Amino acid sequence: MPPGEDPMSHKTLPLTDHYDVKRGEDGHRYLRPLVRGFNLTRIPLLNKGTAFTAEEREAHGLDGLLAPQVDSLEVLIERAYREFSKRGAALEKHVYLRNLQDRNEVLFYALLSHHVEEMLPIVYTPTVGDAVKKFSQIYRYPRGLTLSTRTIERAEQALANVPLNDVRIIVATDSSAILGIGDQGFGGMAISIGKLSLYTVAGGVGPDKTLPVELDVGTGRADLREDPHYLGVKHERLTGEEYFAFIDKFVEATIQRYPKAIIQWEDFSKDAAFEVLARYRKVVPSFNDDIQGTGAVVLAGVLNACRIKGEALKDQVVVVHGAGAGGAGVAAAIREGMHREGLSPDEIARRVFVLDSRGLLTDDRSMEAYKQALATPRALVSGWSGTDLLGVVREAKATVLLGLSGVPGTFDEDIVKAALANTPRPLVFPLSNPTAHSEALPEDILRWTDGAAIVATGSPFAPVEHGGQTHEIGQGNNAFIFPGLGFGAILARVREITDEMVTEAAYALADYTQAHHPGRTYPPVNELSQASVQVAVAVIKQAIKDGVATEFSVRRLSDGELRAFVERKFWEPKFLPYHS
Ligand SMILES: NC(=O)c1ccc[n+]([C@@H]2O[C@H](COP(=O)([O-])OP(=O)(O)OC[C@H]3O[C@@H](n4cnc5c(N)ncnc54)[C@H](O)[C@@H]3O)[C@@H](O)[C@H]2O)c1
Ligand SMILES: O=C(O)C[C@H](O)C(=O)O
Ligand SMILES: [Mn+2]
Repeated sequence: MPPGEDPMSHKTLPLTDHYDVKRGEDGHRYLRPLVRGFNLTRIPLLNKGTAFTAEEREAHGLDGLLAPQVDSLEVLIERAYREFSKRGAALEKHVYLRNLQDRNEVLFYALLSHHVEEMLPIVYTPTVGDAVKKFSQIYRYPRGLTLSTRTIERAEQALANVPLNDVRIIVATDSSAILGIGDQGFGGMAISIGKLSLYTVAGGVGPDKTLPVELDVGTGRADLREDPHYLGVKHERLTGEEYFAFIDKFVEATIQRYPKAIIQWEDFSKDAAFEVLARYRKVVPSFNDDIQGTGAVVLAGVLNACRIKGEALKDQVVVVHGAGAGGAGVAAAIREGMHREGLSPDEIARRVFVLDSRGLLTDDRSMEAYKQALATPRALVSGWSGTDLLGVVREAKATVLLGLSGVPGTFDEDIVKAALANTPRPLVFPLSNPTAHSEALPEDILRWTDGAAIVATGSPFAPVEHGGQTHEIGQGNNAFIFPGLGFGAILARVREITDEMVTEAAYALADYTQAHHPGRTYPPVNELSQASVQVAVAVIKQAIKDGVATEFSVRRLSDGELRAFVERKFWEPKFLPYHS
């Protein structure tokens, strides 16, 4: 039977429609291509460019098609880096890298892993925000799966058309709340692609096991619908039953085609995020990155900052500004952290305050269901002078400010100085992305507090010099959680991703940072993959404890063996030799 013909007999299918990976008698892994000649140069996961060896060129119909020189991967990396460096604007660099990814995927990942610190802000936040906005203009080749109202009725066929046969991780967005830039229609595909690049470079998942998905249910943006160059479907967003019928079809078809896959829900607006997570998390192993990944990464950073201050989390008074997917996830994670340090629900209520665009969430206000659990009892604030941000920081004696509002500049001088009045070293984390949406600039925060604040941001910022000291700015971005969380979940073949697995990911990240960079809130981003390995190990251990790990072999492993197992499974960007 030709490859890909029988969707039911999963094990008999090759890894992709274009190649399989086999282990030779010598124990090494080989690529077994299923296409020949020119086609080999057109499939990004197969193409080696001028690194095809003389033997491969002869055996696979490439003689006469390639430049005579046979290069090593290292030379290709140098050449690509030189080209990358010639590009000026960040978006141009992004387009260069995306084109490289669509031309030669191993080279793309090899280049990226050599230059993580420089290139992460290009393939991911903040530049990915521009790529989302301009997606219709920079669109070149298809990548991943697009389901729209035009194709959703044929979702199974659409999935059958994807040339990958063993997808393990899917990042799916409906583009309703991309970063802090809102509804972006079809453009949100760029986020799914960017997140999955991190899964490979930082989370060890082979690119042939990743699938970006755009769920194009329409857009609420009239300007996009009226733009002749906009590539998405041009109607209002589906809502209510129609919306969920669409997502149901996606989930059902995905489970059929990829029974081993995990879904990461990304950038769903608060109006759908909580419901989507609750509806599917027991149907397909899945998590919401903005709620859960963000909660975990912020908990980890706050725990580390407390250690730096020589205090405990339970001593802090935390204000979460923004009550969407991110803010709600962060508030829940901080509460869980305080609970673990022994505080009662009543004590926690006096220490965690959440605000949305109308001010403090109090239990006498009418609000969305998910916000009710985060609301402060009205009686607790009855004597307060105000319940806007400044009022809450002053009256609650806030020591920690966490910004997840998407509104730039909301942590102004008055607010930050009000926090400084409550504690010698306030934690000020403007976490909104991309850069232009940050609640404050690190240099301003450090100036206003004369270097006393402990600062971390969602987007990358350069170190700040203040008072003869260099302050590294930790990047409190869920990129430190989701690759390890997903990788661990894949390796343990989990039935479900539990809240405890996510919380353990947070503590693992905090421990990693504490062990390797005791003075920092987060590790430097060039250690993303090492941190992710530690996160993955903790996630697998918790999955076993929770009884959701179906991969039997991991249950027998000691901590050291588990770590070695995770490291062994970590995909590395190398050209595998071809085998006929
Ligand atoms: N650093 C990270 O890892 C990370 C992760 C997730 C989200 N975020 C950032 O958080 C921001 C919000 O994202 P989301 O996914 O929660 O979006 P969302 O659409 O679910 O929620 C946005 C929320 O912001 C709040 N808000 C809006 N205007 C406000 C105002 N003037 N004052 C106070 N609150 C206001 C509202 O409560 C709203 O619910 C974005 O900028 C996003 O980039 C950062
Ligand atoms: O994408 C990011 O950089 C983090 C986060 O998921 C966000 O939505 O801002
Ligand atoms: Mn997000």
